[in-house]
Amino acid sequence: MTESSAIHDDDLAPGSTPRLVVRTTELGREVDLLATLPPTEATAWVRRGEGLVGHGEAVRLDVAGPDRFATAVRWWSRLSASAAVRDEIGEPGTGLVAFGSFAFADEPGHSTLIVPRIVLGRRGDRTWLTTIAVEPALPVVPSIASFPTSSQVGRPEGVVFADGALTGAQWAAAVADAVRRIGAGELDKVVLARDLLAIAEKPIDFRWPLTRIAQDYPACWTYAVQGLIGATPEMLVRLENGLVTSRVLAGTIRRSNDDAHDLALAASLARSSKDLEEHEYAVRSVADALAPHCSSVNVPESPFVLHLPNVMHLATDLAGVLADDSTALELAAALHPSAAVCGTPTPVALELIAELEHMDRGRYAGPVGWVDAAGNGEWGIALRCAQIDPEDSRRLRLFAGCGIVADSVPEAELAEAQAKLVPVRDALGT
Ligand SMILES: C=C(O[C@@H]1C=C(C(=O)O)C=C[C@H]1O)C(=O)O
Repeated sequence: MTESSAIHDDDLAPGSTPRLVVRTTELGREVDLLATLPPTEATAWVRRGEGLVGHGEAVRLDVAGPDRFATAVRWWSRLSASAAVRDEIGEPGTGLVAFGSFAFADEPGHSTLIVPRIVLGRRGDRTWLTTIAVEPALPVVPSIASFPTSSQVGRPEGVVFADGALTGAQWAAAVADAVRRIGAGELDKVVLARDLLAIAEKPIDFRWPLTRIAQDYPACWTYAVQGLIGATPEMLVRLENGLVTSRVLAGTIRRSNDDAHDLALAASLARSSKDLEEHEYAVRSVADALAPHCSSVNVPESPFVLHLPNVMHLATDLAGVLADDSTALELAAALHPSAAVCGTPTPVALELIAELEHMDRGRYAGPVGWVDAAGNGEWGIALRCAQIDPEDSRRLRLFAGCGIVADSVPEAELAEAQAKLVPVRDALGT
């Protein structure tokens, strides 16, 4: 039942596309999506109880390298064209869908698109169940009563943390180096990230931190794809029936424990020229990448302040009308890497990241989300996340990064990175 056929780049000859038989039916009852997740082969994209979760794998594409997006786009278009779909709802996210998660960098990189065997979805007050079978197998008819509930999920035990590639002091020195290089005119902005290791006494059931992070960060999109779990506040791109939207974040301040003080901090963030500069680069990069695909892109004149429990961000919501036949996946490919997670100019920032971070970002800071056969979809930037070690589920890697511009202060950036690690640290129960 859970067998999946992993497909590699060289299996993409037209005749090799499997034919999928897909059926979506209305559930007509409420469903707590995350509570249905199985312990393995689970995928999720959920915000405030709405979204999609996937069980098992019908087919999967594994891909790496600079052509990862192009290969995935081709694969998805063939799979969608050949599928036999019966969909009694016909909304974004019903019918055939794939979840995906892409590597930040071209190398070494590992990216994936997964078509689950079963998808449960909720949009507004409509809920549905989609089954996906690979022909000639018969469609699976699951019983929703047999799905597990999160009460069976055990809490992580004895989690300890250790530095990843760099200690805090080494990372602050890398930030200082970046500030010097920006001062010397090599580039305008670079986003530097660091990793932290979390080691538990026993294998971690990803459903514990996932459920906790979804509860604690309701404004974020909670995701799980192949052991990468988190809750991102940043929507790289959403495409729904021709409407394109994006939420760009850049410019951050840590929250205090005092609401009145937080309001003053929010006001100072909205006036901070350093943060406004950092934000402007990120908004520009998204607006420029969307422009060729949209008839118009609406860019608000000034950002608003997004309040999260741990930090506040400068945020801009962009909107446009799709002018070509791009899918959400193609738009995500066009937008990656935005200056919110890479820098300006992009190629110089990419090189500096590779030189100064001393680590592989993996799928952190890459697009994560879903696409359907009509091209609708949502792709966030994989932030505030942890990657569970596929060989040893007691071990996780957490990531956090900060935009560095000419006025950045290394110690302040280190504190900001620590604050961005809080959601996952708390979700691990420490
Ligand atoms: C890179 C991260 O966050 C990004 C960087 C931000 C900043 O530098 O102010 C803010 C939000 C994100 O676009 C992260 O969370 O790891």
